[in-house]
Amino acid sequence: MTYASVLVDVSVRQTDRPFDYLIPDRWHDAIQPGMRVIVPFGPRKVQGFVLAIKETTSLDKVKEIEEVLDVMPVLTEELLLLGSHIAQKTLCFLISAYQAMLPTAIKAVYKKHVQITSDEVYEALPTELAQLFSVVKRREWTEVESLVSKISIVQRAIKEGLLEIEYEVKNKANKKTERVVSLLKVLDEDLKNISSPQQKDIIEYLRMNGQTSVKELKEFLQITDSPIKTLQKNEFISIETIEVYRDPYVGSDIEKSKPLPLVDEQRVAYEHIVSSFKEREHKIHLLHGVTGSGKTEVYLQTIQEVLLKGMEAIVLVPEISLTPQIVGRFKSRFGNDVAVLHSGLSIGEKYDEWRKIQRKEVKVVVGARSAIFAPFENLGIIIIDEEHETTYKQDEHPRYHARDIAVWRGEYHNCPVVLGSATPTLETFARAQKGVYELETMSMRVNQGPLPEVEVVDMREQLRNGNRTMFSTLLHEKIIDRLEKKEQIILFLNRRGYSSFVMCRDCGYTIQCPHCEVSLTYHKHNHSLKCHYCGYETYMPKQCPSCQSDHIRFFGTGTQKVEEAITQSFPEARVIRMDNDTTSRKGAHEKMLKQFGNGEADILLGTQMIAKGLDFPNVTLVGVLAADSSLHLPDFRASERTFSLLTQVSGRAGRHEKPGEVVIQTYSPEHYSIELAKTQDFIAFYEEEMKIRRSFHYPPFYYLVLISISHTDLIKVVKVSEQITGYLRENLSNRSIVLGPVASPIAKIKDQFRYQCVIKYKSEPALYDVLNRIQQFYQEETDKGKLQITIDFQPTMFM
Ligand SMILES: Nc1ncnc2c1ncn2[C@@H]1O[C@H](COP(=O)(O)OP(=O)(O)OP(=O)(O)O)[C@@H](O)[C@H]1O
Ligand SMILES: [Zn+2]
Ligand SMILES: [Zn+2]
Repeated sequence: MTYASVLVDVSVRQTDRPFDYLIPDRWHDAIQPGMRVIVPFGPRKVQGFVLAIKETTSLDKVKEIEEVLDVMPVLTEELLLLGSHIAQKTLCFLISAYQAMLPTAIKAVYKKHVQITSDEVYEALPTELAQLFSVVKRREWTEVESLVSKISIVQRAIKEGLLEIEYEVKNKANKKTERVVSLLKVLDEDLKNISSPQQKDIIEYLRMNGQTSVKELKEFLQITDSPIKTLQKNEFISIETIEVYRDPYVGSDIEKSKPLPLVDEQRVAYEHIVSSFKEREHKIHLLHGVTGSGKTEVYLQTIQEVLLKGMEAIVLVPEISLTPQIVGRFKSRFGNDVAVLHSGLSIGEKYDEWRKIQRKEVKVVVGARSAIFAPFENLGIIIIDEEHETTYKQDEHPRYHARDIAVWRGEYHNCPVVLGSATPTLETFARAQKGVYELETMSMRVNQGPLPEVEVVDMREQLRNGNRTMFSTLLHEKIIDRLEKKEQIILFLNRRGYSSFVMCRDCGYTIQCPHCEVSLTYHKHNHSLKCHYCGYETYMPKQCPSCQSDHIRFFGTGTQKVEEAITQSFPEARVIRMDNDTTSRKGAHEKMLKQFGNGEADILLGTQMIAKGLDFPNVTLVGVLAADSSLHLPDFRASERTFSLLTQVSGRAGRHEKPGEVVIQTYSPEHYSIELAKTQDFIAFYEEEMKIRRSFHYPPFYYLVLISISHTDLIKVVKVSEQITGYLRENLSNRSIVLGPVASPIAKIKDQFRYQCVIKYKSEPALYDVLNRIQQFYQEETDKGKLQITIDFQPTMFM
């Protein structure tokens, strides 16, 4: 008898361990770790992952595996190991870790077919299979399963390449339009109040996959229209009809590109990385290169080496659908060896890409965060571009950081990891300075050109001089100049997080919520100020509370208003506006960038989404309209993010022959993150910021853990938070600092009160033990779902 230990797909702590099941005779030898099965669990039948095969069990009564979902494992041995590492390090359920590694589509049950790969292999098939496929070349899996004597025979034939499995993924590409569902803001707390499991499934699904067509939702979740309608009525989702685009890269013939002769700094970095690869050393290289220094070319050529040795590469880029230019560069170098994984693809398309990796049809994957789980088995390099991006951290269960996963996998495969950025995180740069990471510096632009000239304009002064428009005199002049010369302009509106906040134009004072320490948002219709997070509301003051000036205005103008202002000031300019509104359609980004690249517009106006990765030769002027708005975030990383953002945007100018200029407009010109952005001097910024981090005990000097507690009963929340902090203080070493409990910045959301505490530590051997005990202590209550305790290691947000 053989048994399989199966991890069932039920997310409560009690079941988060494997249970033994009997393997039916026919599946003997065929079931392997990493396959999914259906097993009876209590009164239900649930999905589960096979973790191990064993000859004995300590149980008296063992139930039998009911159904096997995969013919070949979907999780490799490595990924199975990695899953338990993630569960341990982020304190999540093991099952959630495994689920995070797989494309959603795989959870749907597809019809599978088995077919012979070609007529030539026919001779090589074992008799039993030869008979089965002699006339019919392609059969349904269920049929094959019932006809063969042993499943392992089929498996072997698949491994030898004689047979192949084909999944029937329906293709919806021919349709012209479809109705799509988008998730509006739904908080964990809202989920608690939704009792219908179908509605919960829908939300969960949209969270994982982004915008999805109604049809796909219904198909994959096996639901009717009714739960979708209810969610729409309650404003948790929105439904709209959109045009359907296929994979934007299909059909658009991409020209093949050749490796460029590297410049000196590129060559040095390249040689270091390639040598770690050849020596099979797990080194972490920080490629610190100014914007336009040719980091991407270094990635491309190191990957080339890896491919020559028959090995594989993972490249992570932030929010890939936003930088089609980058994808294009990989596709044109490596052609069909590249799979692309990003949120802009439909569920079916994502699945197709994932299958290419699984079947070893591609050698390179370029993708967003979750591409770090690409099931390659022969990895030669992992590259994380723009390593400072916060989107590499998943802010939901399991709260992993792609950088940590990359390091783990690099160690497993004995291969180098490359972190690239013009503005690395302080954590990363500090490690490089200490020699934990190898530092590769590229301080020069490839074109030998200087970094763009940056000028900072004090907007308070503009006002004093009577200029009330959005454009300073300097920026205005330069825009006119470029329009005359037929050169292009990028205008960047920094508005991370806030649509419109109120600020005094004389002294720079901003009005904040007394409870949350975030800027209040101006609401035009009733002339009020409101807190986004806690709902606090007040009147818009007539005078600045700080300096009594009348020039207190709502600020952070939307892109639409800027567009109007451009039309007024520069009537002849052709403008492309890129923001969440204009780019929500699939394929819209690509289209707009292409138009701009073709010179069909003079000005590209946009938000964060145009800050990165763009490379247009004719852009010689970049204007930043509200440089300070990201400084007002309640986060110790606000300065770092502002500096990094300004550096990235500035880097879009003058990347080729023509020199570039940047104008930064701000109300806080004296702030060091803005002052240093002028020279794009990362090292100076790093040193300045490190002083602050040191004196306030922030990373990289300390590690952080954020524990959030929520419940509908305030007294309960306070009590549990106090218990937890008390327990932490008693059981952690006295070198660790425990802050709180305090109400979270978002103190209460939809009747759920929220409290939080923070642990700052340098080295704390007891940490995991203590946190585990806390989780176990409240397990019964948290399993019921009323009390929520989330533990976030190295958090990127403190809301
Ligand atoms: N060795 C080289 N010779 C000639 N041109 C090069 C070379 N390396 C890169 N380039 C070109 O220089 C430009 C900038 O390079 P690239 O985009 O790789 O820089 P980057 O450091 O990744 O930029 P950023 O971080 O600002 O997006 C690109 O147009 C690229 O094709
Ligand atoms: Zn508030
Ligand atoms: Zn004032």
